[in-house]
Amino acid sequence: MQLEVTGVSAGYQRDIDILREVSVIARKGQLTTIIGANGVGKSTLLKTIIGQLRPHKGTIRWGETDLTRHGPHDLVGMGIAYVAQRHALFPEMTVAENITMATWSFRHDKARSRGAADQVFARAPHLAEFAGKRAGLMSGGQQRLLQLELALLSDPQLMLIDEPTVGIDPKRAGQIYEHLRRIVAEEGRTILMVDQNVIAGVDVADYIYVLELGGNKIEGSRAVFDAQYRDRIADWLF
Ligand SMILES: Nc1ncnc2c1ncn2[C@@H]1O[C@H](COP(=O)(O)OP(=O)(O)OP(=O)(O)O)[C@@H](O)[C@H]1O
Repeated sequence: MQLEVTGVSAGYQRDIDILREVSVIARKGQLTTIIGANGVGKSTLLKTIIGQLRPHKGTIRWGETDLTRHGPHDLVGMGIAYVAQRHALFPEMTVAENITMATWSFRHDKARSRGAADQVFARAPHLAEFAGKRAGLMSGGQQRLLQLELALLSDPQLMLIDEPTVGIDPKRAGQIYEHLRRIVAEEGRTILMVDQNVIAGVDVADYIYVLELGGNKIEGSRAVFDAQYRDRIADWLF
């Protein structure tokens, strides 16, 4: 299945559109990155896809399902995980407790809930040493990795990720991007992410969209992007 956003206009106040007829496709089994200057509406687009904001124009389809008829609470059941930019972990709780909280949606499946910590620590082994420590004590990169792993516990087909490496040093950011590539290439999941880290966000992508003034500016596969647009990215964004 793929996610198709077609001609979507939306905003926070009546008559003030942040998104202006935006169209984006997250192709199955690919990593799609959306870039654009600060405040262009990247986070707003993700909030509209997950149903936190209602578009007043356009359609959002996940396969045959019209997502504009659903809200954020329906996502997990539809195979979609949303990784927000912040406020996603409980910093005062331990890593193990955060994992338990993330199993809430399948708490009645005891075997699966019990296996959640094993799954997280098998996939991201260096998080295991923090199991009994407060999540807020981990580095920004480790917290982001945990957040991604918690989202994966629901076994999503589609991950929507808001700024995977914001505030994270370049080395750890590189590890996060490698992790995202594995999620796509080895597990066959689909990722749609918005990113301010333009160079890395484009490098890791299969397909790229550039937004400007709340609308579509440029798009293309990475090969096309590299050949035609890479030198001009800085002009559009800064
Ligand atoms: N809850 C809100 N209420 C009103 N306006 C908002 C709200 N959230 C964002 N905006 C406005 O919408 C516009 C787009 O914001 P958005 O966060 O989507 O941009 P962005 O491209 O993700 O930028 P950034 O990378 O800086 O987060 C901005 O002008 C912002 O001030």
